[in-house]
Amino acid sequence: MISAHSAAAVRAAEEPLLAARRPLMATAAFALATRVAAALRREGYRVSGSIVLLLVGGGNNGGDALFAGAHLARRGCLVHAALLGRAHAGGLAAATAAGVQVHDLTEDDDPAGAVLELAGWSGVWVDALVGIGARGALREPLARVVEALAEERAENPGGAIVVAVDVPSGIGVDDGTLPGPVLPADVTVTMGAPKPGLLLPPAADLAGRVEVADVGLDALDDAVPAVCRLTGDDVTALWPVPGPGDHKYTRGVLGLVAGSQTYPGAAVLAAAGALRTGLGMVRYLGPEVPTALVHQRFPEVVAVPGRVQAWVLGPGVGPEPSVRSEEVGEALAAALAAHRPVVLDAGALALLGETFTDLPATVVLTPHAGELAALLTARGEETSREDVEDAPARHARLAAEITGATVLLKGATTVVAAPDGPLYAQAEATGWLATAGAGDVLAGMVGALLAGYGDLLSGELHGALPSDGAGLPARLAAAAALVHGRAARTAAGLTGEATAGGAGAPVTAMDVAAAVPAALRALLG
Ligand SMILES: NC(=O)C1=CN([C@@H]2O[C@H](COP(=O)(O)OP(=O)(O)OC[C@H]3O[C@@H](n4cnc5c(N)ncnc54)[C@H](OP(=O)(O)O)[C@@H]3O)[C@@H](O)[C@H]2O)[C@@H](O)CC1
Ligand SMILES: Nc1ncnc2c1ncn2[C@@H]1O[C@H](COP(=O)(O)OP(=O)(O)O)[C@@H](O)[C@H]1O
Ligand SMILES: [K+]
Repeated sequence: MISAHSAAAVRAAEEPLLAARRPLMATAAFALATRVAAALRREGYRVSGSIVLLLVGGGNNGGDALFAGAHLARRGCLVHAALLGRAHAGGLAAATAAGVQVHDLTEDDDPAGAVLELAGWSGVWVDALVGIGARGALREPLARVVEALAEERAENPGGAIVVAVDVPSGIGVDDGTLPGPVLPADVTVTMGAPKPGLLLPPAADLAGRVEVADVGLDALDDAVPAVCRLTGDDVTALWPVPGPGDHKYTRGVLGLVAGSQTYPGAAVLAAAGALRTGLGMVRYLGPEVPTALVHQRFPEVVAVPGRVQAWVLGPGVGPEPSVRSEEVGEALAAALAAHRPVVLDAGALALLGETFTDLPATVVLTPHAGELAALLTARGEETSREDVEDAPARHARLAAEITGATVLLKGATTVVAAPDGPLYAQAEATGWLATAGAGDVLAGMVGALLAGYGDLLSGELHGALPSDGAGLPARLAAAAALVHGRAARTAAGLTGEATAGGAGAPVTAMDVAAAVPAALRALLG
């Protein structure tokens, strides 16, 4: 698991080490210099003779860069430091002594022009304007400097390598927002532990490759992270694999209320997602047309009511009031009364406006940005789709706090929030996944996982969940998002890893469901 810690948690972890006079900045700077050199070599350049531009702000973030610049100068780089704030005194002395050429632009009439000129002949730009000490959008003149460099980079994408120190300067370190201009990085060398904004959209998209420099912040090992990203190993450990003692009822039965005369296909897609994820049985409850369609594709689906361990309610059920949405409401009331975990998707989310106001965390909502905006607005928090897209983590958490439920907010990076505990941010998908019906498949997948853990999760409602089970619904939802994204990549002809290159090819929602077993085989062995 990749764990990100807030700026405050990192500072708290640093405090005792600084008090004990541990040379944190020296360690951070040495790691930074090493990573800059590695980035140069990866691009086929020699370290010695390369021209490096340090963009130095007035805090310790700039200090890191100045000390790193001294190391690089000693390794034969030609290092320029553009000072845009009152530079770290020790760093400046070390840099000057090592032969770094210092350009004090703090009183310059046109610092953006001066920086652009230096940038023009540099192979690496080290962005050390602000780190975890950033407050809000970059102020002038830093904002103008960053805008000019970002423009230059966009026009000349094969140009300089951009290495951000700790975080790309000016991102919302703790919430992943972009309050103002930010220079996109190729590599972010982050000190001690990743920061939330390096995992959360939209800021995470500007961080490039994130490399963690170990500065010995051991206290973070025991701290609850602010944001987690599950890796394949976490999913392997979580995924229910049947043993010899299992039968279909112990593996989990999922009740599915999905599809309508208008949107019958959603029932098939949600059933496909659930069945491919692996569970004992799907019970489908719906009208004639979707039932016939489901049976045509999946004869194993049982279309009579009976015992279930979890529910998926809402895919393909119109948001407008209808007979079908009444049925969804009744199913939800029954599921809650029986303490069963539930996924509420698409049309079922409209039920949460005035009724069902206080849900348990074993209810997982699966909105996209537009649906989340509508849900929050219905609950008196006037919100637009753009608001959600600008701050997905904040809005997912708000919805979880207001409803009590776990919220899985779909997008290129899928964010999962429970009312408390860490957020999850999964980014394994491909743009090909943005296709109609992919969300129905995901709802079925989340439901199947909840069904697999159904009896344990039902216990949570009675306060009987073992201590390691806290936050389990959020973790399971994140695991489903990871496998959904990897299945999309597999279906698109891309390899399992999100960092792999290649464009791949279009996929349909059914292709994604069909690729889930292959994605799981790669994880479960
Ligand atoms: N502690 C340590 O030993 C270690 C620290 N480490 C490193 O230190 C970094 C944290 O350093 P930090 O606390 O000095 O804050 P930092 O990120 O440099 O920002 C403060 C400066 O930015 C300015 N500024 C703020 N907001 C602004 C805005 N919107 N627009 C414009 N300017 C703005 C602010 O100016 P002010 O607002 O005070 O006028 C001040 O000058 C951390 O990210 C890591 O890289 C590592 O080396 C490990 C050891
Ligand atoms: N740009 C993107 N890159 C990768 N995945 C995306 C992107 N946009 C959306 N997705 C994913 O595609 C799926 C679309 O779901 P959704 O919008 O609910 O579709 P539908 O309602 O038609 O089923 C979600 O899992 C979402 O996370
Ligand atoms: K920075």
